[in-house]
Amino acid sequence: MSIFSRQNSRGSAAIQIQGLHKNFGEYKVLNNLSLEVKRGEIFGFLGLNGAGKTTTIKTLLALLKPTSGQLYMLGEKIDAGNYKLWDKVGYLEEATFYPDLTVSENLDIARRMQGVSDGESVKRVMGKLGLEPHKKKKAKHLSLGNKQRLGLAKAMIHNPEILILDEPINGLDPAGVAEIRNMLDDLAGNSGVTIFLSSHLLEELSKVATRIGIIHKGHLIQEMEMGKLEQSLQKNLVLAGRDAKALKGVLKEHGYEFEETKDGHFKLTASQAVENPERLAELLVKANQPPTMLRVITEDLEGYFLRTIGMVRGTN
Ligand SMILES: Nc1ncnc2c1ncn2[C@@H]1O[C@H](COP(=O)(O)OP(=O)(O)OP(=O)(O)O)[C@@H](O)[C@H]1O
Repeated sequence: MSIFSRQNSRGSAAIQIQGLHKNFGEYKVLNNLSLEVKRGEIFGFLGLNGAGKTTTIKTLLALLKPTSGQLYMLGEKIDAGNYKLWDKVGYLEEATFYPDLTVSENLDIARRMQGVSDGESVKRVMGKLGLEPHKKKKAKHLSLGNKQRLGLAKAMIHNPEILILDEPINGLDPAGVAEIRNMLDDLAGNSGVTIFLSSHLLEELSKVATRIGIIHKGHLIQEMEMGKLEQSLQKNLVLAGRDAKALKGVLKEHGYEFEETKDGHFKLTASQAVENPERLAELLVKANQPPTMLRVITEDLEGYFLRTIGMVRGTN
């Protein structure tokens, strides 16, 4: 399919999962999982270790048979006998390679295994991933980031329409993450490639994905456009004073609900407090209880993720 026709089909579904269940014996790993990814989207699949991300991906790739449910990629039903899809899908699980062969030798093997006759594809993919300067290096001598790039290059050697990446940014430094982001943006934005990537870190996914889906205990519990994430983060007003008992009295008197934190601070979540911290400060000063500390704190992304799945940081 040409790039032009790929872009024309943007907006239609590239991946559809409907009511997917997967049991391993008695153990239910996927529980009525449904999701849809549009063509040209960069979809971040977020979940704790063991949430069921890899099982979902392997079922999508027909490497595992679903217990029940339907899966489609590019409108075609996934089943064990459908090998046609392999031409259109690239998959990176772990960056594996022949350690004693060079970067270009590794890619040439990947090219032949995918049945790509165009020898230029190795050069093209090396250029795209910044591997050109390392082409003569043995794979075992690459840095972690470049090993990851080599894995991605292998997954992309046949110019797939869908790229499925299981934890692709694990272990990359911020510059490496930024590079991968630019590359994925380019692939999705300019070539209409659909990207499905998994991670257990929202912070990392937020840097690359255009939409996220949160999987917990085998169930999709939330989907969100990345642009809406910021406004979903919870804000708290945290304050402290010299006389905790008196301060508490002032808060109660004026109808502010609060929680006392372990370190003796007061945490207020109501918008009345969070959006007008100056009013509360004024009130405390007037009551002769000036705060020694008063701050509005926005939860971080991992805090948001843990709250969404009903967990508190540091617990299991
Ligand atoms: N072949 C199998 N037989 C039995 N249990 C399995 C099998 N494969 C996976 N599991 C279990 O299913 C659960 C989900 O595993 P999965 O690998 O899909 O999680 P994940 O979200 O990808 O986690 P991680 O981030 O650790 O890779 C885990 O508890 C795992 O132990």
